Amino acid sequence: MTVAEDPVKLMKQQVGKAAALRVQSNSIVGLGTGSTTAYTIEYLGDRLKSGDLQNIVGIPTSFQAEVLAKQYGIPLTTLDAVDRIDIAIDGADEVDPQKNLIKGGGAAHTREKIVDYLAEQFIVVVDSSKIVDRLGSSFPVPVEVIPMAISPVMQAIKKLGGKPELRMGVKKAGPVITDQGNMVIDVRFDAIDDPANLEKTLNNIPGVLENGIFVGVTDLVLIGEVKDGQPSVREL
Ligand SMILES: O=C[C@H](O)[C@H](O)[C@H](O)COP(=O)(O)O
Repeated sequence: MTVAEDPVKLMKQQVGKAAALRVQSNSIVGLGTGSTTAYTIEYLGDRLKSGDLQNIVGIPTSFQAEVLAKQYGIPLTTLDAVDRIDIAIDGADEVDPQKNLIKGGGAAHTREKIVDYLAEQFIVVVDSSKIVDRLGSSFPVPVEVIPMAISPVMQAIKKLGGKPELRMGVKKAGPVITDQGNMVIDVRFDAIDDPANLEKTLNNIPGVLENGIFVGVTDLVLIGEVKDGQPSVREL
């Protein structure tokens, strides 16, 4: 594949691979969700197969990550069976200059937040289109909600100045159902001036399980970009 054919796919591949190369043997690895970390999981599998990497065990952040890890031969474990996570690699929908994130474009942010926050090192992999000056500029905040609380949570979010929309399935009639059996409300805000405060405020609404704002947890962002017609990876 060339830059001209599919630049975004190429950026995701490059950055997914760059993150996989940072994983060391004998580590417990949080496996993120989405189209970018899918490449990380694939390359981790390649490294295991070639013998370049040995004795890693993955903790998936979603059913998708679990399926991919099994497909690429990465042994899996659960949080009950480990006392630490050495490194987690995950995607994001937006990244601000302080490395705060909006996640949950794939409705996986609840499990992602649990795994990513536990990791000693948390690396985010994105293509350059995800970099924003202020969170919420292009992507709504995903909020996972227990189904019986959808209406009151929508009302509470409107009172906060947000514009909530129930996320609907694609190639499936009705709302998206998360890996936990809940629903997702995508919320647009005119401006998110204080992401840490908004994260807490949303989570305090009864019926909300978790929202997709991640504050102060990212150690490193790897950004895939195309420079002078060549794919490259930049660090933030
Ligand atoms: O729920 C999904 C996750 O937060 C993803 O990591 C995020 O949506 C980025 O996904 P992608 O790499 O496909 O853009």
